Amino acid sequence: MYVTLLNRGSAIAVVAIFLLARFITTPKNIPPGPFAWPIIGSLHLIGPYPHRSLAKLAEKYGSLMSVWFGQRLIIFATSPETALEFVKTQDANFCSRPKQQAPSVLLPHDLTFSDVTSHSKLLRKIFQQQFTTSKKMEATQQLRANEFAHMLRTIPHDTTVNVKFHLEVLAGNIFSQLVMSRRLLQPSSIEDTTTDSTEKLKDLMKITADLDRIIGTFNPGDFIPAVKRFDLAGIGCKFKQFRNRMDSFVEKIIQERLEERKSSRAPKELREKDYLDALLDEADQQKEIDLNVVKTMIWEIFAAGMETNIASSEWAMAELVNAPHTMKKAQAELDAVVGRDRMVKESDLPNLPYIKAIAKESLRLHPPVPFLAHQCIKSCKAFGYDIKSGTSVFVNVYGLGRLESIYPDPNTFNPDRFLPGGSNVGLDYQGQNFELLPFGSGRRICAGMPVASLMVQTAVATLLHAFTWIAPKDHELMEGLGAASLSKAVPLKAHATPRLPSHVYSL
Ligand code: HEM
Repeated sequence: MYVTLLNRGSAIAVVAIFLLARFITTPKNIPPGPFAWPIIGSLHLIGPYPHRSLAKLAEKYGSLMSVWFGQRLIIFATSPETALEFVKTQDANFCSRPKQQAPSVLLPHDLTFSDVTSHSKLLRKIFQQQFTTSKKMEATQQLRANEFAHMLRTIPHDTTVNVKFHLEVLAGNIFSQLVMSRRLLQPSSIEDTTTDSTEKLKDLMKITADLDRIIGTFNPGDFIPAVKRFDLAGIGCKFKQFRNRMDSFVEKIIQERLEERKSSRAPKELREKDYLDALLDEADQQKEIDLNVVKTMIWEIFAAGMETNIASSEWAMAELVNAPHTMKKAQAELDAVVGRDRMVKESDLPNLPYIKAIAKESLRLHPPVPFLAHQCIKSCKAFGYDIKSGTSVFVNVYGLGRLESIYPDPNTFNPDRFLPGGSNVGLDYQGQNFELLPFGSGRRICAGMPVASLMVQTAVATLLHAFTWIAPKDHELMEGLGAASLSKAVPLKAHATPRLPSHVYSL
């Protein structure tokens, strides 16, 4: 009994010391937030869906809230005003990224997780020149059109279709061509799982999905320094093994390209200059980029671009199969603008406001990146509070999209809210309206937004124009757990009934 009492006494003393130490070291003038326990902080309040738990906590503590994740203080912004402060007004001081173990091992010196430096500015410049300038978007338009046509050719008719699979093939083939001029899946090999290209696509998809999962998995070492120091779960080692797997996939491709570049045939004569060429040109010229950076940057495109893109189109389709009336409205618009004798083209998009409204509404309800993760560079004041350098500031994009004060009936899928006569007419997702930030805003705005926006709208328009989709009875809209991108827990499967003449499907 004495021993038990002694143990209890020691435990109380330890907690008291921790609380005292926390009281002394905690910055005083910070936004309100839940009580923080020693070591774990308020982690026990964060459920399996952190974006939801934190949106709920913000209802109690306010749109500027301090939450201790273990020993790391994170300030959450969950209103247009607070978001604006960090990603526009004080953007220059909050454009750094919180440090995390997984990306620092898996994607070292990349664009997404690095601070803004001359290195990251150079990477962003190369990225934009290869992906998003209007010249490049025009030059790659046919490539994307071919892949949309391929998607239509390969979706089976009058049967239940795994919609996510077709969106994956679409994104995989488009990005693999933009990055390395390789189409990883040949049209004939769609059902043939033995061909080399199919295996490669599967590998690429698997590594990309695993990368998204690893980066999105809660890692205690990111929040409790002692756990990281001792690496008890061997996480650091697992990350290194995974990086080796990523390396061996791209090294062969880079090697072949280096040999091609050494040979007498100039790449230009063989094909358009792609992202890999652009990175290697840069690596040839100066020391800032070496082959390790080239490898990282290739994976970064897949990590940042694939899952987000696939998830966005899949969520839109998943909401639409639950809303047949909305699907019919979209199809009526498509019939009026495109007709029924050809497939949708990217150039139709400016004339398809209802499709754009569907994309906005889907990204409002299901932002694939639910938080904008930023970090303070220099101690400053915001809304009268003291924010120390190194403090993480997260904008809860998911929470913003569900604010009843901005979006009446916020949990209902209603694209009409963005159209004339609707409650949110005029709001767009390009970083100027702080009510709707699926791509972020300011210096760290999604570098791929123009291509992503175009691809999501064209994918949804193409699928709706070509088929009427009916959901199975057990269809639900649950979010998956433990991944960086917010995807559906169960891939969308729906019955596809063709609605166009047969020749359109064989173009
Ligand atoms: C619908 C699809 C997509 C969504 C919703 C999305 C969303 C985002 C968001 C929210 C950020 C962080 C912004 C911030 O911190 O303020 C981001 C960053 C980024 N995205 Fe996207 N993204 C999408 C597709 C893509 C695609 C297709 C690519 C590449 C081809 C891409 C490349 C990047 C890069 C490189 C960054 C890092 C930019 C930086 O930190 O400076 N994204 N994206």
